[in-house]
Amino acid sequence: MAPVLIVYGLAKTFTMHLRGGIELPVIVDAAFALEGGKCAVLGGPSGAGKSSILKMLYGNYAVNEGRIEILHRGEMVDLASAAPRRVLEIRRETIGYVSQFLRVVPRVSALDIVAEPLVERGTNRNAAADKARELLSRLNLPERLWALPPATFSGGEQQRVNIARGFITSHPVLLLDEPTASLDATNRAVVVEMIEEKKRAGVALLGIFHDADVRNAVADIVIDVTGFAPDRKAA
Ligand SMILES: Nc1ncnc2c1ncn2[C@@H]1O[C@H](COP(=O)(O)OP(=O)(O)OP(=O)(O)O)[C@@H](O)[C@H]1O
Repeated sequence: MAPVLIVYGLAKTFTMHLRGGIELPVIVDAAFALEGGKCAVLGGPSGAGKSSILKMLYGNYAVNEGRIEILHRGEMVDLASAAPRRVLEIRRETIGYVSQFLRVVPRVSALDIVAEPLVERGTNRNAAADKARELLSRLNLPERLWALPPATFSGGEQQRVNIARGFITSHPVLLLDEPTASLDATNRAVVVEMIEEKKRAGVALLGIFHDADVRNAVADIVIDVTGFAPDRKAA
């Protein structure tokens, strides 16, 4: 199957402006590809640059060098050099992202937070709410919490709202930043099942999973980020 996302020569250096402009190279010459129906996992120790790669792929971090080619509207588009408006369009239609923490919006209920991405994409409010209820119930979020804003929810409850929101759409590429970090075993198993369903639907997934059981259950390939370390040639 042809890749839906191809990364070439990707590099990231952080410039510490408040520290006299010190440069911190983190990733050099990263290259990998993602295929539909497969889950790739970013591996490597803490600080290796796994989150930085996900953030570059979602357009949250600027890219210093290289290309991120993504299949969007039938053609390969370079996300690394795309204009902000184009990046937003790609996020709306092609690439989804489940961040580690929920961005809590005051006064908006958990149900509406989950349904919102579908409503924004033109699904009618009732159908979107039905799908949101289905996901929240699958993720065992107690029904009494659905009408409440998640600001006061526990870490695991907030993470389940975040997962439901990230999985409700049908983006062909889905990035997952430690989606199971605060979950118990039952809910980790639900997320594994949801990832398997995305694969069966042809979605290309790229994730960071610190939990070895989850990683082993979902990974089709492991991309070892230590291979993209700036000092690897000196080692
Ligand atoms: N916004 C930033 N500004 C400066 N340095 C950063 C920034 N984000 C990440 N870094 C640095 O880049 C390196 C890689 O961080 P990153 O979070 O990508 O690693 P990681 O592999 O995801 O780590 P972990 O497994 O601990 O989450 C670290 O040394 C970190 O300090």
